Amino acid sequence: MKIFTSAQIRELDRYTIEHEPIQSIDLMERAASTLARTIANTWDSSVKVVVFAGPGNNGGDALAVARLLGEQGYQVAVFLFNIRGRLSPDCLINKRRVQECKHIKKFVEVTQEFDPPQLEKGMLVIDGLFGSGLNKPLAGGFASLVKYINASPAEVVAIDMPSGLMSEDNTYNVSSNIIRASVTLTLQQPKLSFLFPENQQFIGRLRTLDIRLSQEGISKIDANYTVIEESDVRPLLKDRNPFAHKGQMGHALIMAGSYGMAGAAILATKACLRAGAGKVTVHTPRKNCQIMQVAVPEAVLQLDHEETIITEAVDTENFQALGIGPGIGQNEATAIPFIAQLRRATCPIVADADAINILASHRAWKQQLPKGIILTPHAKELDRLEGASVDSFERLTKAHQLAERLHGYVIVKGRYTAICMPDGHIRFNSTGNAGMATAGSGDVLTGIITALLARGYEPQHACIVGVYLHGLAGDLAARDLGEESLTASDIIDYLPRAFKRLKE
Ligand SMILES: NC(=O)C1=CN([C@@H]2O[C@H](COP(=O)(O)OP(=O)(O)OC[C@H]3O[C@@H](n4cnc5c(N)ncnc54)[C@H](OP(=O)(O)O)[C@@H]3O)[C@@H](O)[C@H]2O)[C@@H](O)CC1
Ligand SMILES: Nc1ncnc2c1ncn2[C@@H]1O[C@H](COP(=O)(O)OP(=O)(O)O)[C@@H](O)[C@H]1O
Ligand SMILES: [K+]
Repeated sequence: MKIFTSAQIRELDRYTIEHEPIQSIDLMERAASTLARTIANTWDSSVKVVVFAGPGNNGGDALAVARLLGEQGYQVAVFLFNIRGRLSPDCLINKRRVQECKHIKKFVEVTQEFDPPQLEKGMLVIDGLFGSGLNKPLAGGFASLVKYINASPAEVVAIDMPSGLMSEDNTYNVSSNIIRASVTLTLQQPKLSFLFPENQQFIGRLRTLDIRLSQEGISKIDANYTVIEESDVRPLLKDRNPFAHKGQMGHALIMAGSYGMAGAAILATKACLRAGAGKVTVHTPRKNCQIMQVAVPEAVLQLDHEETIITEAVDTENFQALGIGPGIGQNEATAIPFIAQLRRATCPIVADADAINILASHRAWKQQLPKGIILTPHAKELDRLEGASVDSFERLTKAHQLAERLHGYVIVKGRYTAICMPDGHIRFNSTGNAGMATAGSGDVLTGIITALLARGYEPQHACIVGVYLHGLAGDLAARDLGEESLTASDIIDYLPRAFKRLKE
């Protein structure tokens, strides 16, 4: 699914109007009737409704919703904010329609002074002040109104977007001047800012309503952001040749673990085997020998000559992929061979966890990374690598600039893991759950992506399939086990079911 910017939403709106064809006022009515139907399905007509409408088309939507609810017997009070004496054409038409509607008993057009209505518990506020047309943070009277609504005990339904929230960049926005909705009914497609953790407080429960914007327009507009769906992943999966032998299924090298962190190596290695690699060799410190042999008998061990940390770079000619970093620590005696290893590797590489931390503390080495490298930082690791960010948008911008600079892939892990491609595209994962917020989940992802690379997946496909499978395995595990008790090992245990589901 594509995620459009507000400029692209306007383009799609125009495309639909021109090609369906449909009058813009009728498109607004279509959106409003979907909105009103959804509201009526959740709140019956005993709820008192207060509608706050702005001067643009978001306000137009809200006015039309007010009229439609009024016609269905809801008691609706409407406040239209027309401070500059200028309404969008469709907002103006809907203002007249509300004025003519005998079911709306209270309509106030605010042009200067505003005497706010009492908002009580059990009331429903419909926030139609601003949507995707907001072009600067709210201030002045609108900011005061937002604070007034947020302080009230009434429930708030936001139309399209919580007013005050920008579709993309909220870096310089003021959070107290943004509506905190309990439900957001967004039109056609979620907006980019909805994917960021810090904005969940504004959005509440998200419902995406299909208002039938042109499918042709959607496919024609080239979006920089997309959400990965099952239908994107299925065609990427490779078959296993019935005559295959293990030598053809990819030989992966995992360099992981230090003494006390053998678990990271075990998780990455197990996940790598479960994700379909033909053979997995693990390079790990000597002291991890016994535990590795017991925990993952299928893996071949290549022991470092040091007891407790990795201190060697090795040949990779016999391997089709290298996964490096989980649990390796940041000892300087590991860091030096680590960078040598990256320079020396002849196969695709996934670098995770301490590998990223080492790069963060040796800034100059970032210039020496091989093209096509896949980095898998979580937010904090990215901040260490690229400097602190004030919010997720800034962090995402830095990640995508890094991917472009490295000609590589930067996977920023989180609720909606973002894969930043070297060509500037960003793909968000849709699978996964809060049960996966548990130690070791990231090591599992490293193992999975390494396996896919070893199997011969193109790096961008290994990233897409890897993050999707990882989240899907977590979702299937959570369905059976619940989120609370989920462990990283459960994600590995459910990988077979995730594969099966995608291959069915
Ligand atoms: N997707 C679709 O196809 C469909 C979309 N639809 C709906 O259209 C909505 C988008 O409508 P929109 O473009 O008219 O913008 P909207 O959010 O109402 O705001 C624009 C107004 O706000 C003003 N303004 C801006 N910032 C401000 C500020 N900080 N403080 C004060 N004022 C500020 C701005 O003034 P300006 O700065 O331009 O002078 C202008 O007057 C979208 O969210 C959805 O609900 C549906 O109708 C059907 C199909
Ligand atoms: N709330 C969540 N929703 C979806 N996925 C999550 C959530 N929390 C964590 N994950 C996933 O779990 C993994 C955690 O990785 P990471 O933070 O590196 O953990 P660790 O370092 O403990 O292995 C990532 O792939 C992330 O996307
Ligand atoms: K709104």
